[in-house]
Amino acid sequence: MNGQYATQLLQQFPDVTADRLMDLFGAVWAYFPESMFMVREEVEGEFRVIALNPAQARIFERTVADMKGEWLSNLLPADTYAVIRKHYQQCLAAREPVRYEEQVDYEDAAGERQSGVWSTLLVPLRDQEGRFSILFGISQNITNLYEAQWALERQNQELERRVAARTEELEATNRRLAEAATQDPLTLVYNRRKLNELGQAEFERARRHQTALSVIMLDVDEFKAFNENHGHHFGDQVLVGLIKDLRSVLRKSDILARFGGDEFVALLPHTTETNAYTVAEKMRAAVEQAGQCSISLGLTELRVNDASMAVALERADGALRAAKQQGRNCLLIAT
Ligand SMILES: Nc1nc2c(ncn2[C@@H]2O[C@H](COP(=O)(O)OP(=O)(O)OP(=O)(O)O)[C@@H](O)[C@H]2O)c(=O)[nH]1
Repeated sequence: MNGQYATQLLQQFPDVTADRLMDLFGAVWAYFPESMFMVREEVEGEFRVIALNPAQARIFERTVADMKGEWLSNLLPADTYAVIRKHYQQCLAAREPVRYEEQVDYEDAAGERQSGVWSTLLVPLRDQEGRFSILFGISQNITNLYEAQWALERQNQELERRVAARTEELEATNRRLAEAATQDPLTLVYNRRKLNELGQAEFERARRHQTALSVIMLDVDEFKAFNENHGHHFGDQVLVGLIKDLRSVLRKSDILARFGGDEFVALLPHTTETNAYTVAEKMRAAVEQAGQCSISLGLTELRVNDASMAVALERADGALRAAKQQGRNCLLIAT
């Protein structure tokens, strides 16, 4: 015992004799439920067990007598011993108590490798020669604490994974809902509601920046006959094919929408009537070339006096009707 600690202990218990205190320490040593031990560094870096309490022996499923005097390297697997030894040497070098938590593996009586997490307090003590070579240690098994923490972490990770998956699902649903709210389900072009919204925005942009904006309205010629002669499904496929042909002509920045039935609208930002005419004619020719159906088209450019997009749309619709009257499969510019 280091005199310094004994003096402190006696001061704590002024009415108790040194003898009784030794008794008290003996009782603690024998009954304390956590491991207590003393080891000595006998060869540089090699520690021998010089004392251990019954709680420590129980962990190894051996007796105190059996373990006393044993080299630590014989009690612990090499990798565990390497870690523990480092703490021991650091404590002796520092000459002051240290605490650490470490996963410790050991072999039980049956030679089975066991594992646990231990919180250890080491106190360095001087030997007879006054050299710090002895360590007194108390180790508490905190494996359950760690396992609870690991379980909690695993639970949290699982929870986070589920939340992420659910969020992804919700986002996908939201995307589908947003698309459904703006898209025509058959042709996948914008629906009329979205056309109104985008049309208004383009109208305002064209006004503010005084740029051209053209409107093309088109309708499949005698579409009713497709349904009547080949069925509704065939009619649907004609519309899907038509959109493919129209898209092949339009730019990405152009807006294509279903106005209703077999009637579609293309808004061409930054495009004059003359240029839009070329585009519309290409649309008509592409559809004709595909050979499934033909289309009639009405075209107009946004005018200074147009109070809203609806006015331009109505004018394009008038031109479309006139194109129908002229015999279909043709294109007219609104007057
Ligand atoms: N298959 C199919 N038919 C549709 C759809 N929407 C509207 N129709 C049909 O399209 C036809 C539109 O006919 P109209 O535009 O009035 O006339 P049309 O036969 O095209 O003749 P014109 O326009 O005068 O050349 C109607 O018979 C509608 O029932 C659809 O989504 N799928």
